[in-house]
Amino acid sequence: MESLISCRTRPIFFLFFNLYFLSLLFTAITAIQNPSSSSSSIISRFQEYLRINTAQPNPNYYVAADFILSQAKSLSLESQTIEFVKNKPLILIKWPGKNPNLPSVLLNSHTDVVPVESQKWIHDPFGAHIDSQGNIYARGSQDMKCVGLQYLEAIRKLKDSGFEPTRTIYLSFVPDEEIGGHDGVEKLAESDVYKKMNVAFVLDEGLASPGEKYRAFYAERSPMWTVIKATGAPGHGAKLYDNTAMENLLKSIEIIRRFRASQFDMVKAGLKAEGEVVSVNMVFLKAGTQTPTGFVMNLQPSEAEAGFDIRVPPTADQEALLKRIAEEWAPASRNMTFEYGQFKQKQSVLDNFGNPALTAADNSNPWWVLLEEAVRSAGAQLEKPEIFPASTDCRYFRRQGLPAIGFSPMANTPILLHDHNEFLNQAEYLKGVDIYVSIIKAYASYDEHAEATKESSSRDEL
Ligand SMILES: CSCC[C@H](NC(C)=O)C(=O)O
Ligand SMILES: [Zn+2]
Ligand SMILES: [Zn+2]
Repeated sequence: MESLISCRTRPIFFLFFNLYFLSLLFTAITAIQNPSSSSSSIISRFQEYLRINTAQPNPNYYVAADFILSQAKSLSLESQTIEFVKNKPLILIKWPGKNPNLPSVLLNSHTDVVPVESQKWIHDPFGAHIDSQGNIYARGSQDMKCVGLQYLEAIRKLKDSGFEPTRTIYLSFVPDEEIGGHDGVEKLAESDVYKKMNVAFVLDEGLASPGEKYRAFYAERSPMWTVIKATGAPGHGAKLYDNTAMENLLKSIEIIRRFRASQFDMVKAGLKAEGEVVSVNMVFLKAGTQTPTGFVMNLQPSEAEAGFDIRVPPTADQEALLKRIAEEWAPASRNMTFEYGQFKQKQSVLDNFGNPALTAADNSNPWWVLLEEAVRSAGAQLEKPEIFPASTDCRYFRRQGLPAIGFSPMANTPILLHDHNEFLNQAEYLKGVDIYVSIIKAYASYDEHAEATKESSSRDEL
């Protein structure tokens, strides 16, 4: 010890040692006084939420609702359960601000998760197992039960510290995001309840970031789930002839693959970000004549179809894409037809058309500035804002003309939403809670009228 610490550095060493010791003591005292705020309790509650199987198509919504309501109760927050659609509860939680005239901020999260192939996971997808590295394995650990509960944990910490919001903060826990949000946020955003909430800004889900910085999303691509169908002449499996359904479909698939490659090449070359190109992925192929003993091998079928998950950035020429589908990907001249799943009508396909699909992510938007500052003051940083490559409930709020940002504080984390072995490290989860403490504090304290008065009086002084 003597040789490691010189006489000059010894006082500094002991100062740091004492400070470290005091901080440990403080943490221990806080945990004893309020055990519910300890890291292990925060992680246990996350595990509890993850263990509720809310996978589509049969989510245990009521079990999740009971859990969320119990959390709200433990925080003495006002809550209500709304069923815009029977058996699809939406939980609305309110943390009232001291100034009810100020518009509120809404923190949204969905309670459903996508289905799993359990046998392909290394841990039970609804077990919330924590491995030796602290990774918590569960469906929903990234998408997006983490965010929903982090909001609540951040409020717990703020309340424990005695903080009181100036502006009202709402939390919504909504059903059915993974299947389009029609019976969830879409109904909420059109409701009277929502109008009365007087929301000025929405935070919703983002994506994990493999790097150090968090990602934030100011817009998203529109889903255009398209099925193309080919018909053709049936015939003997040994015969070579033109205009079979399979041949017609394959020609389209080749054309679509070329288009896909042209878009992907721009991303690979670093010319465009993932959210700035049109993505097209074939997600199913259906053809052949089936009997109870299997497919018939010596018969060329008269019908064949393929499904594509297409995502269109708000900046893309959507009319041109629709024309391309009709004229090149599924032309009537090649006995092809097409249909849009998810969004049946043409107008809905273009749901970003004419709507404020992009939220300003610059100094013109105080909510963006507050987010950046809050993340920075919590010791972290944001990447350049991006277009979300998939879809979120944000689109329903943006459609109402509201600014909405997608943000899930998960840095140093592989992107595993909808993948096998989805996990989130517990240290990252805890860090995310502190990030929300900073964000919620900033949003709940922001008073644009007071800011304007401050500005005008400082101008007067000049
Ligand atoms: C179109 S509704 C489905 C929503 C889902 N959201 C995410 C984030 O995966 C998706 O983009 O597929
Ligand atoms: Zn999600
Ligand atoms: Zn999802």
